[in-house]
Amino acid sequence: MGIALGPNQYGKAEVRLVTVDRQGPVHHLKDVTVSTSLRGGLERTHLTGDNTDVVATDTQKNTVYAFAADGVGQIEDFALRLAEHFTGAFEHITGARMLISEHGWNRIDVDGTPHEHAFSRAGGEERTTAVTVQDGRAWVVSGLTGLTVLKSTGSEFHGFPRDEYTTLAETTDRILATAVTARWRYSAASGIDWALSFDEIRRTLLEAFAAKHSLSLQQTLYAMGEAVLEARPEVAEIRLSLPNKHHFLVDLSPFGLSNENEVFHAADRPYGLIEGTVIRDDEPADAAGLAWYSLPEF
Ligand SMILES: O=c1[nH]c(=O)c2[nH]c(=O)[nH]c2[nH]1
Repeated sequence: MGIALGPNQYGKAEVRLVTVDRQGPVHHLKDVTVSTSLRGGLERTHLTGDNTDVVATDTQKNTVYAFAADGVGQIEDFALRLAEHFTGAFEHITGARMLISEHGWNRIDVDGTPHEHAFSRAGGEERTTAVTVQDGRAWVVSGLTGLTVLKSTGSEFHGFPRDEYTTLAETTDRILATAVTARWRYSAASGIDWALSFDEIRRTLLEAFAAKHSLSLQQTLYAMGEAVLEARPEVAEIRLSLPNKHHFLVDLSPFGLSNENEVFHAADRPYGLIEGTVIRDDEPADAAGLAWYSLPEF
């Protein structure tokens, strides 16, 4: 029986990078976390310890910082620059995956005026991208996480099967809340205004969530994905992961009080987790080259 080295990749995970653009009195912050991962002819180091082909992860980290000296710009552009550098500069490196999360910051208002160099972290939300370059092709999968939204009405849930384990009451008026994770695959890796596309997709997701009278979070998920594909031709496919952040009506009757859908217990766990893909029917479910790096399945 033979033993062989299978697929492998390596890189520096979670390089924390902050840049300050201080060209004028108004500073601009960029705060990202970059994970690099390289693939290629790396048999020698695994099998014999010969590191001739190993671009050290320390070098990868340094490259991230060095490239940032020119500005990070859009995270898709930064990731493409890095991925193309690693695959172009080193003969044995044939594939590169760059994962970047961007951490948002808001200017602090002082007496109603945005401060020139003081910021507060935007709550929990991150913009992401995963860029894959392989065999001369590039794929861009961008997204967001932690976009927390809530509807205080306009949500129902009923008609589900009941068995001996079912206790959930049917409802025609409940709170619907979720923290959106979305990943969308672009149909091209160039010629796209990444910032505009992101802003419009985010706005579309929010509007669809708000507008949809929901009979289930699953229905809302589909409506959000459908709205993005209708509005944004550059998006081939979108995957959504929506935790159902349950808000349970508190029984106030022991205290002699009624509760007219006003007082809820916001439970953190367990939570329903609703996940799904919305895709154009003329798109392959997954481009072949993405097999290694494939779109997160949630
Ligand atoms: O929108 C919902 N979808 C479900 O599948 C589900 N299951 C559940 O208990 N509550 C809900 N809500």
